Amino acid sequence: MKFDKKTIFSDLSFKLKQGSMTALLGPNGTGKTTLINILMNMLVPTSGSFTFAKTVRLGYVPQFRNIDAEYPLSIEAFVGLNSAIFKTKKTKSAIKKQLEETNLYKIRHTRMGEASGGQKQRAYLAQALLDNPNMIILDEATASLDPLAKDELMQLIKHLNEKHKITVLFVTHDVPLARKYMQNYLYLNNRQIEQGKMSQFEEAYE
Ligand SMILES: Nc1ncnc2c1ncn2[C@@H]1O[C@H](COP(=O)(O)OP(=O)(O)OP(=O)(O)O)[C@@H](O)[C@H]1O
Repeated sequence: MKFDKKTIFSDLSFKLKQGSMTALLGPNGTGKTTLINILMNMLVPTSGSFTFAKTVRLGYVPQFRNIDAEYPLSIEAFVGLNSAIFKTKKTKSAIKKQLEETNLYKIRHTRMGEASGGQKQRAYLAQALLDNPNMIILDEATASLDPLAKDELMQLIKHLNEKHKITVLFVTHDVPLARKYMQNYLYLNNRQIEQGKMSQFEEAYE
């Protein structure tokens, strides 16, 4: 990938297995978000290509921080934001299921602006899950959370992987957290990518 004449990365080659949990690690500015944007078809790479198996249904979970205190929608309305305005019974029950799954059902009427960071982040996750993905990409989803909220989110992601076989690609700077919850890593540095088992990840940038 190049921006003007600046090469962000080149000759990247990797495979993600169905049902795997992978941390995408790397120092600031090495192109993690750029790579995710390419995978999400939001950016066209300068050269090269990639494919997802035909069965892959991709979901994306952004960071919660762009929700400010004035944000008017309830958690429930936010989760259903991408579905039709007049909700069918089926959609309503799917929203309820995801609110329960993400431990938000009891506080579904809380305004998003008033929700905690962890709750907002889980609402983003519930919103992505509503489309029934079998792979999710999370972009620094734990970055602004306190340790408890981080663990709660990670437990949930682990559960989604174990129970629903959802493939996970998790962008993070938090190596200890990745060690605790992810099986594999992709490490983007010096324009190259390295892939391996999380338990064997050793890098100076920690
Ligand atoms: N649209 C763009 N035009 C020009 N340069 C860009 C564009 N998008 C990103 N870049 C540059 O590409 C490089 C990689 O940025 P990117 O945001 O992908 O890194 P990152 O690894 O996600 O960083 P961080 O960990 O800080 O989030 C940076 O030098 C950035 O300035």
